[in-house]
Amino acid sequence: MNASAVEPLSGKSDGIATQEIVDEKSRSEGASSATITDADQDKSVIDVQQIHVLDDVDTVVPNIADPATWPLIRNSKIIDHIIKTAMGTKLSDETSTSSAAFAYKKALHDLGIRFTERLSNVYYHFNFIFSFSKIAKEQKKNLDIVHSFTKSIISKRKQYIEKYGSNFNEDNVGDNDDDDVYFKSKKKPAMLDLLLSAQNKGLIDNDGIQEEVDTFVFEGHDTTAAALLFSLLCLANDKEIQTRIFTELDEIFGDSTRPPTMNDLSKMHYLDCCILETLRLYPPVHFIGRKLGESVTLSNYYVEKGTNVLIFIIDMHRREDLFKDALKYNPDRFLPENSAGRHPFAFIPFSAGLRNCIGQKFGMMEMKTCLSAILRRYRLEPVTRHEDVKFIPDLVLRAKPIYVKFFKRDK
Ligand code: HEM
Repeated sequence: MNASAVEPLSGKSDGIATQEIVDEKSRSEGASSATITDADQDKSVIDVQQIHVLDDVDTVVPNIADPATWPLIRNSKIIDHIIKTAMGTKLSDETSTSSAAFAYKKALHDLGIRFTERLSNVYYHFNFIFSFSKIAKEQKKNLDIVHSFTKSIISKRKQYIEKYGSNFNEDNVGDNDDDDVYFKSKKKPAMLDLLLSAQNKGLIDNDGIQEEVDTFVFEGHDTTAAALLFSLLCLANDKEIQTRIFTELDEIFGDSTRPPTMNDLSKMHYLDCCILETLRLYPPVHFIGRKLGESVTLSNYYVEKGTNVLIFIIDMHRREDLFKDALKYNPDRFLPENSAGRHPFAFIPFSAGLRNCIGQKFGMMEMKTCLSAILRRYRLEPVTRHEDVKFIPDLVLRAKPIYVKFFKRDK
């Protein structure tokens, strides 16, 4: 693990406007390993899973004939967002396939796959038997990679604070939606600063901080990246819906290529509906588990206190009795007039109750930022259709390659 893979941010956050041009020619796992067959005939086709998020769509004009120049949507970019904003730390070599972020991503991916393998083998539910398995060895190796990545984030931020002091002070805490504060003053403390400050007061120990950082970095990137991927699929497959988004974005930005402000994001009402509808059909966290704190009766079943139950969000979101024409992608469902009367727990992509998603608002902002950046410049056309999507068992919803065509928009 290369500890120098992460660098503290010098209080400067480029926040939601973070997009950079990267020539992926030599280092993209995507372009070089994309298994494009039929679709390969048309070089504007991009496998949106091989791409990650969002190298500068402003200026990148990919040479359509050369896949190596396609604008890659880098998943590690999404990690970069969460590490910058929540941890106040910057990945210095996040675009390299040999980077710590890449190793982290791969380890997480393997952990997810192995976890579902363990889940589906009843013998492996017993820790003792599992501990002798090959999967257990791999799990340990991957957990070490994941932990050393997040450890290095924490230690870099500590070093930075020792050297330059913290951005943290009580006055900076709290909600402040003012764009100026977010973009210009750079005074907002990172979440990690709050944790480190709590540690100084004896409120949390090292392990506690490590757990929080692990959860945030994991929950804060893979979910959003999956949601973006499926959003591109849904939008590519619906020309009319794209046109409505174009109208909304053009009203907000006109011909300007400026980055979005918080205020702009709050005006993207229809894009909001489109993202919610994607999260309904393709919830990145497609199931959650709970241990029952008390006995309950579910339909005709009596379930004992202490039982572990799984809630399959994806199945619930596709129930015809809850959503008419459930398999149809229809963002209008989420217009206020159509949402009235819906059961509060019929739609739970961010879970519900005490342990629901703490990063929901951040995630929605991030997705609107990325999707609006794409759709201000590109029109999408489908290659993969909804009915072609083949899911892969994992903790986060994943699928076999999904291809989308990108065309420069003429306004
Ligand atoms: C599309 C994006 C996202 C989706 C669909 C999503 C979904 C979820 C879900 C379903 C849970 C609850 C898991 C459970 O009940 O067992 C959860 C928890 C959590 N999420 Fe998200 N999430 C997203 C983005 C984010 C982001 C961007 C962050 C960080 C900024 C984040 C941080 C967390 C954390 C820390 C938890 C654990 C909360 C707790 O256990 O108390 N999530 N997320």
